[in-house]
Amino acid sequence: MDDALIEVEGVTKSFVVRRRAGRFRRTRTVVDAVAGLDFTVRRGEMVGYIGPNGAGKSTTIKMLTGILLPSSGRLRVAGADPVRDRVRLAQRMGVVFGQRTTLWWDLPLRDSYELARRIYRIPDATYTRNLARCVELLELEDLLDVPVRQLSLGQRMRGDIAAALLHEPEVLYLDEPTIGLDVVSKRRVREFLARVNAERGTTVLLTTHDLTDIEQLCSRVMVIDHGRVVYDGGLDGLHEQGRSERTLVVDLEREQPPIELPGTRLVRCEGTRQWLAFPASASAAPLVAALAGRYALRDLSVREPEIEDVIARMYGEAVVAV
Ligand SMILES: Nc1ncnc2c1ncn2[C@@H]1O[C@H](COP(=O)(O)OP(=O)(O)OP(=O)(O)O)[C@@H](O)[C@H]1O
Repeated sequence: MDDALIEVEGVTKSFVVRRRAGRFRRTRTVVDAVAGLDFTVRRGEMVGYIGPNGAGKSTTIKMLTGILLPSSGRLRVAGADPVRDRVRLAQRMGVVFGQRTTLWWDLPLRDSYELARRIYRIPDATYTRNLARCVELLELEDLLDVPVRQLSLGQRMRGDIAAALLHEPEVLYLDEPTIGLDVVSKRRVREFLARVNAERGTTVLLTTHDLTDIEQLCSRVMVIDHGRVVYDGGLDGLHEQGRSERTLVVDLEREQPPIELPGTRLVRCEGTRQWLAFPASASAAPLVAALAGRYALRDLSVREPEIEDVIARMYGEAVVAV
């Protein structure tokens, strides 16, 4: 593929785990964290990389960033080997690990950015332009002089994302960038990432447990399980494969018998609140209209399916598509 930026062919990664078993004995187990990965990401794509805990997502990102050496297979980013060409590739990629920060804990944000400027040898004009843009869009103005340890999780995350983008990388790896963030911070982060991708054509590989991240950002999603890609396609296809369901949470003015509404399935009924599941691919509008016509409602909301549920259903139905 001509415009391929990330190429992964038959990649495996095994870890040897030694454990003490009794006084003199030690057991040796091999964990296949990645067990034969094949995929390609084109320039400018924004791809969701999802899967259950322990599926191999972080291991993949560590190999793509050159932190870990694959046990076998071929891995290329912009035509280069991430481990051998690590220094050169560092200039072309940005990484954000949601659970860890790359910022200097005791220093103000501004100082971490200064360090990035020197490490990446970012030209003055580029640095000034990119910093101004990140500060504006991620609303960092009032935070620049605050030591990182005093920032909230959402502020710190925005700070981390800016740090990963100052040197204008071609590819951005995001490992759970919205984990633990409140709704407002999540929205800000998503809007920013969508913009970076649209304006600069930055290629993005995003791991997340939040389906809304994928829904709002990625036209393509890869599902990994037990170290292999088990689905690669659009989010719609994933919902179909997983026969996933959204849920209408209905708050009634008064307690009512269980609601029977064609196209929905009652999953819970507690006092004045009832939960109705319906296929994720169906529109909520006619259901909402029907409910509003029949009942006095206090509130109504639509809950998106959890990634874990979608994936679990996918396996439950024994449907595997690549
Ligand atoms: N350094 C290591 N030593 C031994 N086993 C490891 C190591 N790193 C990862 N593993 C194992 O490899 C498997 C894949 O781990 P990985 O962290 O890549 O999964 P993940 O999909 O990122 O999971 P999560 O969503 O929980 O972060 C897991 O079984 C994990 O325990």
